[in-house]
Amino acid sequence: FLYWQFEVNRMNKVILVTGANSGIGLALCERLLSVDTEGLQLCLACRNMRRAEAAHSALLTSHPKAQVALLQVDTSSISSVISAAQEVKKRYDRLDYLYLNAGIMPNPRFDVNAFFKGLFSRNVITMFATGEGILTQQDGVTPDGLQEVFMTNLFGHFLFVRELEPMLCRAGRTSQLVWTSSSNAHRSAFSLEDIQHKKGTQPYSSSKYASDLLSLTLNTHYNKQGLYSSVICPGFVMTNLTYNILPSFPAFLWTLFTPIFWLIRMFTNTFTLTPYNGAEVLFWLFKQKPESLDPYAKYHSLTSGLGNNYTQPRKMDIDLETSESLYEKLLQLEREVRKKLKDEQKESPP
Ligand SMILES: NC(=O)C1=CN([C@@H]2O[C@H](COP(=O)(O)OP(=O)(O)OC[C@H]3O[C@@H](n4cnc5c(N)ncnc54)[C@H](OP(=O)(O)O)[C@@H]3O)[C@@H](O)[C@H]2O)C=CC1
Ligand SMILES: CC(C)CCC[C@@H](C)[C@H]1CC[C@H]2C3=C(CC[C@]12C)[C@@]1(C)CCC(=O)[C@@H](C)[C@@H]1CC3
Repeated sequence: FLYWQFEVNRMNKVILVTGANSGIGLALCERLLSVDTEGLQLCLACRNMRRAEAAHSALLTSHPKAQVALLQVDTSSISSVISAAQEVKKRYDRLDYLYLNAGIMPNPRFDVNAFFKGLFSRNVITMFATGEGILTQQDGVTPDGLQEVFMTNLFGHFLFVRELEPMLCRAGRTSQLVWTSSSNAHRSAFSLEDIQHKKGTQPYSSSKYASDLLSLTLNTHYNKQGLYSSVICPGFVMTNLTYNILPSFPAFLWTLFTPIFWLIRMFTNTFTLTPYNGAEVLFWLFKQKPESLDPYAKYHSLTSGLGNNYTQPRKMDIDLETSESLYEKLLQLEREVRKKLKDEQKESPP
């Protein structure tokens, strides 16, 4: 029996989700377990372990036979990402899906004037679909000396992928990376001269645009080794991230706006609103053959006016040359941070 159990575990697909303790990440886990309770090994990679344990027990309450494990990772910390990856290598002998979902939008500033101007302009639908022109953020610097949004949303995940490369690139098997990007990702917010977005006021948009570029270049470098990457947008979803946009509005006030949001949904299907709907595309990608996906497309979760969920690919405003240049810069930064880490370890060995 033990041998059989061991064989089953070895065969079961391993799915790791970052930022799985709440919102869209947690909804994805719930949806995956609803279709296959015993055949998957889920790993919830979370920063806040108290919330992670609550998520873990919620999942096990609805799916008592599920195999759900927790992993501590703070994607804004280089050492945390590296030790988390080492732990993954110790625990599993395969990694089939890596959902790079953790993300932040710190200290958002909602421009009320721009919002009301936008309401009466012809760009109103775009404004509601992308949040473009009405949101800025104030970024911070991590103890490693990197920009916080860049590190959390992009570079921490990049290092994680690089560390897990041997597990993800296996002969005769495919693995999938899925980046939770956003329709807020915009070329104008990103600069190759300032990939961390030290100077601007739209670090969120910049980091998400960078993930769109990075996904493309990862496909060109890794497809031959069986690793595929895609980017998604979950639509506008009411989660902790969005509640934080209007901090003076408690969560219940947002829910009072739900009828208005349903009305807006008649005009833009990007108002998915619930984490369950937002996770639609993440769940859909799980069922696709990675070879059939378009590396230039962002896959969107959409909800129709009548409340039906579906997935749609939309071409991204990206080009291979810029994505290759970003990749080179990320590799260079990776070399620098690894060297710094080594030097620090030499100075004070563990
Ligand atoms: N909500 C929306 O409308 C949209 C969201 N997105 C993206 O969806 C993703 C999920 O966000 P959403 O579910 O909305 O919001 P939540 O705030 O509910 O989820 C964010 C998750 O990321 C985790 N996280 C944040 N910082 C770190 C870190 N340093 N290390 C590890 N985990 C971290 C949070 O964990 P912790 O509990 O530790 O804070 C949490 O689990 C994000 O990437 C976001 O940008 C994209 C488009 C629209
Ligand atoms: C309370 C009011 C009646 C209306 C609130 C308006 C705005 C706060 C929202 C309208 C469109 C929203 C939106 C986002 C945040 C909140 C809004 C600006 C995002 C920028 C959140 C993060 C993302 O990644 C985008 C895809 C969202 C796009 C829409």
